[in-house]
Amino acid sequence: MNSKYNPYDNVLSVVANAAGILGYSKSEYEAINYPERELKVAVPVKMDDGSVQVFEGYRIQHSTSRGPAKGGIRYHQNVNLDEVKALAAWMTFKCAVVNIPYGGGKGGIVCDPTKLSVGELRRLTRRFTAMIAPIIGPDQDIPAPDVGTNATVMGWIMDTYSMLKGHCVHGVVTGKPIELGGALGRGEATGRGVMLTTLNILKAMKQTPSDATAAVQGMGNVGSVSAKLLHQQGIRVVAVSDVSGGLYCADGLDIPDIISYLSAKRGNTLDGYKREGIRFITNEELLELDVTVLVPAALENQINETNADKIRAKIIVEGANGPTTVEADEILNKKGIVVVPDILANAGGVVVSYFEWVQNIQSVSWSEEHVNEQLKEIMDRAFDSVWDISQEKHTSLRTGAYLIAVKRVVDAKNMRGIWP
Ligand SMILES: NC(=O)C1=CN([C@@H]2O[C@H](COP(=O)(O)OP(=O)(O)OC[C@H]3O[C@@H](n4cnc5c(N)ncnc54)[C@H](O)[C@@H]3O)[C@@H](O)[C@H]2O)C=CC1
Ligand SMILES: O=C(O)CCC(=O)C(=O)O
Repeated sequence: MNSKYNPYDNVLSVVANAAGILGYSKSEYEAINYPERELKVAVPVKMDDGSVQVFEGYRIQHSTSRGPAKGGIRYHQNVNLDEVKALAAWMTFKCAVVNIPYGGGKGGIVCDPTKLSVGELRRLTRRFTAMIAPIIGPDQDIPAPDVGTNATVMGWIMDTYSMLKGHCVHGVVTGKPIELGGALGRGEATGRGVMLTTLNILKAMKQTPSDATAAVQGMGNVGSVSAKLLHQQGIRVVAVSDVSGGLYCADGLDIPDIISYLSAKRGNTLDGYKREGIRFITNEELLELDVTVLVPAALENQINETNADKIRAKIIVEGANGPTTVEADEILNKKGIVVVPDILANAGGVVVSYFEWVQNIQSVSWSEEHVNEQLKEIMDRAFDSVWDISQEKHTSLRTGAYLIAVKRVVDAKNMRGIWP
């Protein structure tokens, strides 16, 4: 994270803007400016060399007004309280905009998972799970993967929680391995949602996928699947990047080949990929390419007041959470660049997590085809509602999404009578 920007201030500013348009007085929405519960833990781990290292971890529940808290767990060296608070709040508004019965939560551990052995990661995850166990559970708060975590980590969480309870609790976490009750389709769900959203925005703007080009920042879970599925839809993906830098080819990159390279390479990074006609570019250059669609799918604050003016994409589909700062958003709006906000564009992951939880608590299993059909239905409906309100109120898509989400969260809070 770029430490110059506080992502939680970003959340507060966007919420205040939507609440103002909705005509709420400060006291009517004040409560949603504060996370309901913040848990900070110090996690001691026996390292492979016999020493003990203590890691700082968080689980934050921003809101449970519309249902249990829901959201991922991040392992990254830059994790901090304000980042996790922002990520938790974005989950609240994301679940509200796609209208699934959850509030929002998020967790994180300050660590660099690429520098830990599998054994260290497993011990860290198990101890962290035990320390947050009092506040998680299928009816309370359901974690899932985020940056630096994956299905294997979710499996360890499920096992640790189940051992503490004395019975198998599949529904405590989503994004698990299929063998442990994971949903078919969850692994690709966020990228699939990004692809569906991209098709929706192109259609709304009367553009054809085969005439469109795309650049994707981040080649992890979200970025790589987004790139793969956009490529499959006939969109020319001209650039991709990750923490090691980027690749560019004006004629379009061979995305399946890049993904095979990444999965075979130790550390899963793009550096060292050499093919004819491909040029290496920096992450900064990627963001400033003249493409139809830019998909930032790495970390927060990538598009900020220092580079917003140089962005040449016509459309930004936010695969990452919080990739655009408030200042940059204003600049992009003035330039006429259409931004499909994170809480809508990357909601595919949590939607399929919801399907996983539903299957777990009912002990049923759905086919991947059914999962993908239901996902499309929810993503299309959410897109249409955001598009329509933005057209009606003459706002950006981000403001439109927050008008829907903030109203749903505030209404739920009021109906429950949490405040007078
Ligand atoms: N995994 C999920 O289901 C969901 C993830 N997200 C969001 O999507 C974003 C990416 O998450 P994942 O793909 O899960 O993480 P990941 O850990 O699988 O991948 C992260 C990617 O970003 C790259 N990266 C890291 N720092 C970078 C930098 N400074 N510049 C360029 N690339 C950089 C990494 O090399 C890697 O390719 C995050 O903002 C996350 O919160 C949002 C919804 C769901
Ligand atoms: O699948 C989930 O529950 C949440 C995924 C997530 O952390 C996110 O959407 O940012």
